[in-house]
Amino acid sequence: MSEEKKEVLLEVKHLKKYFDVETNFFGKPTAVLKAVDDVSFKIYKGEALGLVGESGCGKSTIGKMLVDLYKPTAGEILYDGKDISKLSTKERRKYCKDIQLIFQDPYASLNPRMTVGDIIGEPIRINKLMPDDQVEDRVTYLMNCVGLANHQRNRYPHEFSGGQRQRVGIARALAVQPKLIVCDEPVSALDVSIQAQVLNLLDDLKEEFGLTYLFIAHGLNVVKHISDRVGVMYLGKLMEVADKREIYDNPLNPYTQALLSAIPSTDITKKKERIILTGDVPTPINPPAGCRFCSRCFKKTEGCDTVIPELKDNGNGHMVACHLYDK
Ligand SMILES: Nc1ncnc2c1ncn2[C@@H]1O[C@H](COP(=O)(O)OP(=O)(O)OP(=O)(O)O)[C@@H](O)[C@H]1O
Repeated sequence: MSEEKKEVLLEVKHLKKYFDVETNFFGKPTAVLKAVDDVSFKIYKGEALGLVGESGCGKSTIGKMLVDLYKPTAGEILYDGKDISKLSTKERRKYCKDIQLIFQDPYASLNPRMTVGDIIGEPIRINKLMPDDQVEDRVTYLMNCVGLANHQRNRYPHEFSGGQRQRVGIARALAVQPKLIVCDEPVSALDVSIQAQVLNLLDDLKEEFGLTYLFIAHGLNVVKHISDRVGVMYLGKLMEVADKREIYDNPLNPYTQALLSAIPSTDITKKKERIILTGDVPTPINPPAGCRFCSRCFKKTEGCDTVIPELKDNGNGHMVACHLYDK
């Protein structure tokens, strides 16, 4: 599908989230943590956009702004073309129903005093999506969709395994018939063997319910199967966004190249060179000038440590922020 034919569901423009982490006696900020710093991207209807990057680079903060848990410091989030900060109360209610979040820790996100049947049915009742006497049947249907048996509905979250709890969280998100689901590291707390099952389930549900995903993860290996496009973040900034095949076969940004080199290969005939990044990730509190990755970059070029590179289209919608591709 060409870029023009794809329908934009959600667009983020110059999004920023700064936290005042230190204030002086007069309440004036003396240290600002730039968790998300001027990030722009689009999410198209029916796609899964993977968002990856090291811990603390701002992935979850973006997710939280999308589901309205954090107010942006600056920038816009456009849903169906409308700025969400300007929605009426009725429109906001619809937005909050349309955009759901699946959490990293399936245990902490489920009320331990409620049965899973009630946990899944509650958002249907609160949003008055159907008459009360039909809710039980809908819960049965949703439990079935995520691979849980109906007889488990009267059990409590602690009676389930991690993978099953994540299935409950997924059913709860599906209960309100969302359009977009922000999956915030939904498998990182699970055993490797269970991770694949949950990823496959999410993939199947995407097709079945016509869902769109923003899929947040640490590493490129987790999002490889599920994503249509991938965005790579470093220290609050997007470094590269492209179709999955472009990212994995033709990574442009040295940071993406380093992340890819860290994925173990199953092909013993191919010798893979591991790129070891030197130095620590700089602090997002008053971060360094320039491209931010420059202090660790093995292809550092002129202007890297003074000028912030813009995210530019390098052809075919392959966006990259790097001085190596400045034209
Ligand atoms: N409420 C907050 N107050 C102050 N700082 C915050 C707050 N929330 C997040 N941060 C900081 O913002 C930065 C980005 O955090 P965020 O959780 O978005 O990163 P992440 O990429 O999702 O990391 P992880 O993969 O470890 O979850 C971090 O330095 C974090 O400490």
